[in-house]
Amino acid sequence: MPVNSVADRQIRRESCKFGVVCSECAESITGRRGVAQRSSWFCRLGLQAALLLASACALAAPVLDLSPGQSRATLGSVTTYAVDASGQADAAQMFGRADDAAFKPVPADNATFGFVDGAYWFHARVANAGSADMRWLLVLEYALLDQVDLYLRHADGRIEHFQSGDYHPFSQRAVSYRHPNFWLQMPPGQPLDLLLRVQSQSSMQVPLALYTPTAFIELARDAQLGMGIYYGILLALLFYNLILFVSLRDRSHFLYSLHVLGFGLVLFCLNGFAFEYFWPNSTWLANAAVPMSMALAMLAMHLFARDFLELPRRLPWGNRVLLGMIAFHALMLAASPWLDYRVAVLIGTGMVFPGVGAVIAVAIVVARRGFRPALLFLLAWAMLLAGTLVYALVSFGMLGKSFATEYGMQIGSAAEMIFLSFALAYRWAALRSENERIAREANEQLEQRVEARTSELSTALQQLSEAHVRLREHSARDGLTGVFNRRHFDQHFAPLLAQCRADARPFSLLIADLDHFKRVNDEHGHLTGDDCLRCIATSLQQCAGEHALVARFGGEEFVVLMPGTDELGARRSAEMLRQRVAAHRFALEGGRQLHLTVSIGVASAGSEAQIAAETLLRRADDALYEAKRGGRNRVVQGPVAA
Ligand SMILES: Nc1nc2c(ncn2[C@@H]2O[C@H](COP(=O)(O)OP(=O)(O)OP(=O)(O)O)[C@@H](O)[C@H]2O)c(=O)[nH]1
Repeated sequence: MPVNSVADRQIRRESCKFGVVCSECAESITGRRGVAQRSSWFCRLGLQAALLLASACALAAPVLDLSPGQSRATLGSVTTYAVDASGQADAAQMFGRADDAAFKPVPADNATFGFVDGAYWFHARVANAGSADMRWLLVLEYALLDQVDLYLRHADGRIEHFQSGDYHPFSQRAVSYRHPNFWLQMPPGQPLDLLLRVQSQSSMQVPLALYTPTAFIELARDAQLGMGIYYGILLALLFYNLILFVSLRDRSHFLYSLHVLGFGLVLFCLNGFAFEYFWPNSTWLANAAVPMSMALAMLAMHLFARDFLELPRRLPWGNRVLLGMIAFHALMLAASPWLDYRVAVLIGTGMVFPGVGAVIAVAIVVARRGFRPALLFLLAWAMLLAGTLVYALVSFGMLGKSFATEYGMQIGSAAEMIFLSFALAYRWAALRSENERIAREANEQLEQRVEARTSELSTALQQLSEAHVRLREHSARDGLTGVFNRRHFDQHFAPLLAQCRADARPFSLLIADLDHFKRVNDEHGHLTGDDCLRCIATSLQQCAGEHALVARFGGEEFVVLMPGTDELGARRSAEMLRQRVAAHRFALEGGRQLHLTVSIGVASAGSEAQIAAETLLRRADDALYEAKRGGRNRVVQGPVAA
């Protein structure tokens, strides 16, 4: 039958002009029966396969013509499918059903069915519209498919069988590529029937695409570059924040690194890289790693959000919500290897929405309460959500495919990670300046307190010193008269005399004793006697001058030290005192008056005199004794030491 190639990817219906089975086709088919049967399983098909092939000519089937100038094509528009719920059907049966037009077109040219049981069979017919042999690569652009069986029925009835999917070691793939793929060798002008059996615990997504070797190299190069940039950003952020964690000892950087690692691992699994690079021979891990990495990513995301937003301190109820999520995902991480793959993936996927919702909700509340780093945190999440939205819009055909839209999720998540890293740095800077402010305020308060304490202390010290001075003064004074006491006199007499000698100045000493004072006490009482003593002390100070030292020597006896005063000056002062006392009338009760006299002995030393203090004192005492003996109320000058 002639093949009319109109344009690239033009679909036409190939039908036999005789309507059912033409003898020409039947001959051509049966004549080549059993030429190349790769699988021993197929040896049993025998004649049945040839008969099925014959009927293919009779029935109408969409064909995708591949012209020489074409480099890539998608098969969605010519793909039909049938569900084999038991998974027991064989290729012969399904070729038969396809030829009987019992297969249905895939919905919206998109072979996506979600999580389903049993096996799905897909049929497509392609034809080489050129004049030379063509070699195309069939790629199933979804990485997580478990078992993929491809049956190729050539125009000559030959049937080949190939296998792929992550139930088979990665090395079995036609091309070492993250998506299952098969080589198609197509002679010119002949149709080729593709029958695919797919069974998978993952989502049933079978987008079929064809690439010439050159186109595939270009695709792989561009995709690898894009992915390399993306994972490069993630790796750089991961190590950068790990280094920050080690140097700063800030737990948030570690949790952020865990978040990046978990998220990156999920995408690495979903993109098929984990199977390709990490565990190419472990068909178990190829599946189990998906729910495990999802649980790890969610766990790390909640741990990081809880720590970054300081929920225990800022939002206790939000903290409890996230702790619940953390416990749940930790449990899922531990249980995933033993759970049914589909159950684990469905739970993990289902928890993404409440998990992300909870994180965004608490971040909004914390931001509204004035925690500024939460705004950057929210912005980062907005990036991821925007990327996811773009990805969804592309999936639903509402946005055209471009690099930016097709890799929206990757761009959004990379932007999220970068913004989160900024947010961490911002938070760190905010924390540091907050700490500095607290430290500065604490220092200021401390300084103020120290200043206040210092001032209190210096006031206390001053008061203490004043008290000490007062105490010393007090201890030097006579309690009754207020003049210096005997101890003070004893301490200062010799030093004052020595100082005068050193300065070559004269020195005089008076001893004054009230006459018949006993009588005063006896007649007028001790209180009157005390008043008299106080009065005499005051007069002594007035008469002796400001440089003199007046002290009570004992009883009714007073001494006056007069540094710098010679015998004339001393005698004048003594006389003045004597006269003042003699002239004074002490007023008594009842209008009576008391008359007192005083006897004074004077001793002096010249400016050059070498006389001991005791000698001078004795001379003054002798002079006083003489004054008493001479009749009292008089001044007697003792011998002057020259
Ligand atoms: N009121 C009062 N009397 C004192 C104080 N100290 C000593 N006297 C008295 O002074 C008197 C001294 O007496 P006497 O030593 O006998 O000397 P006098 O009576 O003054 O006689 P002459 O010195 O010889 O003139 C005693 O009666 C003491 O009690 C005092 O602080 N207050």
